[in-house]
Amino acid sequence: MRQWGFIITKNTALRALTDCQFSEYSFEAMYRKSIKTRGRFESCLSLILVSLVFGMFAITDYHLLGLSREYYLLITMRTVVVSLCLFLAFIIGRWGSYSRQAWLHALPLWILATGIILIVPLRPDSLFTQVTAVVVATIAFYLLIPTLLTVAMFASLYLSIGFLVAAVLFAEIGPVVTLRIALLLIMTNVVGFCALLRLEVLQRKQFALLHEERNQNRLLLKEIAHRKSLEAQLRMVAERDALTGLDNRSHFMKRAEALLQRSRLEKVPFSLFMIDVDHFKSINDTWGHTHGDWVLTKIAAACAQSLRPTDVIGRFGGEEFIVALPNTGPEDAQIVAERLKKRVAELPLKEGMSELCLSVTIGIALAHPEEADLESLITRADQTLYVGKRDGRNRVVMYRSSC
Ligand SMILES: Nc1nc2c(ncn2[C@@H]2O[C@H](COP(=O)(O)OP(=O)(O)OP(=O)(O)O)[C@@H](O)[C@H]2O)c(=O)[nH]1
Repeated sequence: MRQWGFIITKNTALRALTDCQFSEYSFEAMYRKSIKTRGRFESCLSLILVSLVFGMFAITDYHLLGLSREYYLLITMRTVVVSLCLFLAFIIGRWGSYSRQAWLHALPLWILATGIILIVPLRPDSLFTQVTAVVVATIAFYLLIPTLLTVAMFASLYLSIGFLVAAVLFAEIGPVVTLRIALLLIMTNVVGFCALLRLEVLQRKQFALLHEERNQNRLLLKEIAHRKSLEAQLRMVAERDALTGLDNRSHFMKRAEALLQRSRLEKVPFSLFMIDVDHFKSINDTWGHTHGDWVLTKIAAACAQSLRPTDVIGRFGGEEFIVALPNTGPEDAQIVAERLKKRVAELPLKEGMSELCLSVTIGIALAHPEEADLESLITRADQTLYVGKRDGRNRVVMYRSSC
């Protein structure tokens, strides 16, 4: 097989074109599918056009032959050819696709070629007009009617050879004239073949490049999605506590700071809890660190679920949690803290931990009306927590200046 091979790009489109088609069948099928609708429409339209032109030549038949037997034969032949071509144009327009029905695209060309050849015995005197018609028809086969290169080539060769044979047999031309017509038809076929070959190669090259570009875009989108997910993971690592999934200390500080400033501007109350698990060391010592970790995650989840979406909770360190509650005055803060304490006490525990009485101590500090310093608020909540621990643990303590 002859190779019209060339390399387009390095990746997917790196395919050789064999006989002006992609050597990979699936890629060729994809290309043909992409031009299916346009190909059908153009084939249908050009076949209608070519058949009508072929039919119109009945006028010259009349001028040349009058109402003779040959004229009626020609009219009949033209009618048959035009009808068949129009019928096939309709079929191609509805169902014709290059990929599966190449023969369907070849058929009208062979019918037209037969029609043109049959004119010679019926109108041998007008041979030179017919030579021009054969040249034009050959070019039309290659360039006007969209079809595969091989289909156009075989139909054109059939037309040229058939016409030449008919001319020798019925127009009784001499060897010199035969040679001149043969050379003219060879030239026409070569020009038509090369032009269609170039067109097909260019179209496939364009398709391959487009395909490659689409692939690159798809890869790019995949890469963007991958990077976004990496970014989200990085953000997670930077902002979250690995054990409990709550905000880590530094991220909590950022968010709480913003909430405090906003509460100050809006002149609404702002509360802060410091929550510490009681006797956590003995939990670790009795059941081990794995159980201790499990208890911490359960407490974290229970606290997070008991808060409003506007509240912010973080792990402050070790077995200590911190909560910022915007728009929360002393009474509400007390209620929320008591609720948290109760939920922790009611947490279902692992098998073998039944004797554990889980409890937390919560220290509450309220921001002063103009307070902008989160650190001093945390210090006050911490001092209050210490008072709660000192007074026996498992309690909620509100900051008083006497603490
Ligand atoms: N399992 C586990 N233990 C932790 C973690 N972080 C800190 N701890 C332990 O928590 C314990 C805290 O002990 P302490 O500070 O003495 O406090 P406590 O035992 O809870 O006593 P009180 O707070 O006074 O009630 C220490 O033994 C730490 O090692 C953690 O992420 N996982």
